[in-house]
Amino acid sequence: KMRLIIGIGGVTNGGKTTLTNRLLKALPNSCVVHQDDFFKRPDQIEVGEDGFRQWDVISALDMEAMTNTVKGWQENPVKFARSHGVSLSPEAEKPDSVHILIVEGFLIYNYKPLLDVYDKCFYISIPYEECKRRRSTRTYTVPDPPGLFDGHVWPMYLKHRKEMDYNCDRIEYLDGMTSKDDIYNAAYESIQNALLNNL
Ligand SMILES: Nc1ncnc2c1ncn2[C@@H]1O[C@H](COP(=O)(O)OP(=O)(O)O)[C@@H](O)[C@H]1O
Ligand SMILES: O=C(O)c1ccc[n+]([C@@H]2O[C@H](COP(=O)([O-])O)[C@@H](O)[C@H]2O)c1
Repeated sequence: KMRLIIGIGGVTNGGKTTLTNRLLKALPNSCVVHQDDFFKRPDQIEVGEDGFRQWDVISALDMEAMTNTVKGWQENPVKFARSHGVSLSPEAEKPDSVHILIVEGFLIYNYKPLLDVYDKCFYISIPYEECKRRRSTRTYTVPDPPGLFDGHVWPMYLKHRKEMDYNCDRIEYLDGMTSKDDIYNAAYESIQNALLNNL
């Protein structure tokens, strides 16, 4: 079986989920792992010297559980799809069928054990002003307290982005300020090329 793991990383509200959902619709036998699903409970999140709960750090996430979920897909993508309610194409169980996993999240390139699993590494970024604007319209399971964006979210983004640029040299950057269609088309074309080169 041909298997492809696609990373969709990027800044908060950059458009990762939007792109991921479009790719899932377009790519047969594709499953997804959302990093957001691995946030620890609020009472397990450390409070920093700045008074903010430190959500935007790797230790706020159960990365072991996330890694095991990705491993589960690698071991048996058909079983993974079934247990996650993903309908498969009639060819899915043939030996030469293609299976795709999308791993989506804001810190997917800041955890060493996962870095090697990605066949493709996309990264969506948007500038500060737009990020702050989009974030202010969003409500998470725990709503942002006043000042969180400037006091925690953006500084942590800058720090992790530097770390990522240092640790990973295979990133394909997508401009989150372009249209949803443009972003999708750029990613889709790159994925098709990867599939062609592997088959
Ligand atoms: N290319 C785009 N142009 C304008 N707005 C976008 C674009 N992509 C996503 N958005 C909007 O930005 C917000 C965050 O998008 P989302 O996909 O949830 O981001 P993420 O998963 O990276 O946090 C949503 O309101 C979404 O509709
Ligand atoms: O999903 C949650 O439970 C949750 C709880 C608190 C905060 N978050 C925020 O989720 C952000 C990452 O998700 P996203 O979709 O914006 O990339 C990150 O910036 C966190 O501050 C998310």
